[in-house]
Amino acid sequence: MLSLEGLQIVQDDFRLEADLTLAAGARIAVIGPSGAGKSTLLGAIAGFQPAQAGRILWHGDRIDTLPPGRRPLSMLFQDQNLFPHLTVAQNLGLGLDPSLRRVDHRAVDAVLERVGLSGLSARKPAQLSGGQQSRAALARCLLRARPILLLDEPFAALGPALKAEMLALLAETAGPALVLMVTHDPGDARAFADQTVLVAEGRAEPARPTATLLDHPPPALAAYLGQG
Ligand SMILES: Nc1ncnc2c1ncn2[C@@H]1O[C@H](COP(=O)(O)OP(=O)(O)OP(=O)(O)O)[C@@H](O)[C@H]1O
Repeated sequence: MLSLEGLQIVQDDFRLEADLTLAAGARIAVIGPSGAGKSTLLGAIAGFQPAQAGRILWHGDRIDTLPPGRRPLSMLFQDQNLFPHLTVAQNLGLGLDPSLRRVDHRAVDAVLERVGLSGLSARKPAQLSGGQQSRAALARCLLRARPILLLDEPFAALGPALKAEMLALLAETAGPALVLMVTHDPGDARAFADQTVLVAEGRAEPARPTATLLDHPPPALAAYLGQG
């Protein structure tokens, strides 16, 4: 269980509070107006964004005191963060061992097979299509097998068909991980997440059933969805 207890993040005149609990293995969408703090929330959980107050716990143990690399999570951004000068296999290996000395190549091949990239391990990212790059970036997260997966608009640059394919692949391959996915598309939230965290008006709200939230949006969400 991931618990955010009295979390407060302040950047200049921006302020975000979060008090919520998310179950291990849950699929959670994070939705809300532009600039509301969705990326900030993920950044705080990942440890890239300092919090001014509160605690973050995973199964009761504090993780907000750990550096980002020691937290039990992987994070995937929209720009995929693949290194252009490294092969697909090396990019994946970096997720396991930054020195690339102790990489289990069988595990790399197995995860590439799971995401449909068998045989492409020697290519550089530029030799992959956009969809294949997304698969490689997802594979790197899956290979790390951390229990929390944070995704910040991971597939926003893909067309609708590829995006649907990636969401399905994510749902299929994330296994027991708790997945938090920032999205601007309510359709993504409905398709992927049975629960949604609304970030609006300075607060990350406790997760609510996605269908209920989107069918009966509070004013801040209704305005953002164009239903205000
Ligand atoms: N380095 C920074 N210093 C000061 N304020 C910042 C900094 N980075 C972001 N902010 C502010 O923090 C607020 C939250 O930004 P954040 O990127 O988390 O929003 P978001 O909900 O993810 O937005 P979007 O949907 O547009 O990506 C915004 O008002 C933004 O201007």
